[in-house]
Amino acid sequence: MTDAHHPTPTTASAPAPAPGEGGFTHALREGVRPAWDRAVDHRFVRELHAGTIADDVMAGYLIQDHRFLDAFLQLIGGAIASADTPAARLRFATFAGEVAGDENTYFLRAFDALGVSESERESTPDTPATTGFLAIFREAAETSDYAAILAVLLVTEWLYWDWAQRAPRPLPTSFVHAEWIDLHDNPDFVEFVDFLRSELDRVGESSPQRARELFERTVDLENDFFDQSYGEEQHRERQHDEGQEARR
Ligand SMILES: Cc1ncc(CN)c(N)n1
Repeated sequence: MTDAHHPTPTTASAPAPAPGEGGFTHALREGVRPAWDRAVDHRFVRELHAGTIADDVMAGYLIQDHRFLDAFLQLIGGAIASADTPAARLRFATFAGEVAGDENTYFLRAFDALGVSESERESTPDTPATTGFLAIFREAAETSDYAAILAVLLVTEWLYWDWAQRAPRPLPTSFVHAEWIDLHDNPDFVEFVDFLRSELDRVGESSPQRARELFERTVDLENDFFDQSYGEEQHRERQHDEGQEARR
């Protein structure tokens, strides 16, 4: 409601400058440069860009990634609740709709194309990286600290944009590969990453220690997640072989 007693809140101060060198988020990324570079040049990324990634690896990766939805929405919910401006709250609400919409339908179509059944999805255990991500999303959300929540959210989106924007064009022919790249490198997503950076540049100094620590741990989890997608491939192959063995 807006009236004389409840004026529409406005942004705290002058608009934040465009994110760039010298800001809080730039320093955060420079602080984890080796781990960041390892993630954006990971074997998973290179094979995805080339369209050569094994179906088993992609399937295992997507099974794990789809597990994020609930905890990730909690993290975005934390951002909505803790943001200090109505404009930011609105932006996160829009993002929540995108994650629950376009991204979720991509997963279901990809599972169909890769022949991943619902029972396989359900019987596949979480990898340690997935467990770690679910925990850090909830941990950050529970802090109710806008800067801490932004730090985790920024890694998951900025790092993904960074590898996606390196993809050579044209994109791979399989929609499973091309859409996963495009979901993380399109004008709306780029604008969202810029928004996250501007927000954390603006509020990061309020709890720099906690934000930095969460940022670093999330980058490590991104590497673990890619690494363990290849472990998952071995796990699925093992299950497949054991199934065949049992039928003999
Ligand atoms: C592991 C991981 N990190 C980031 C994103 C991009 N939201 C993702 N889908 N999965």
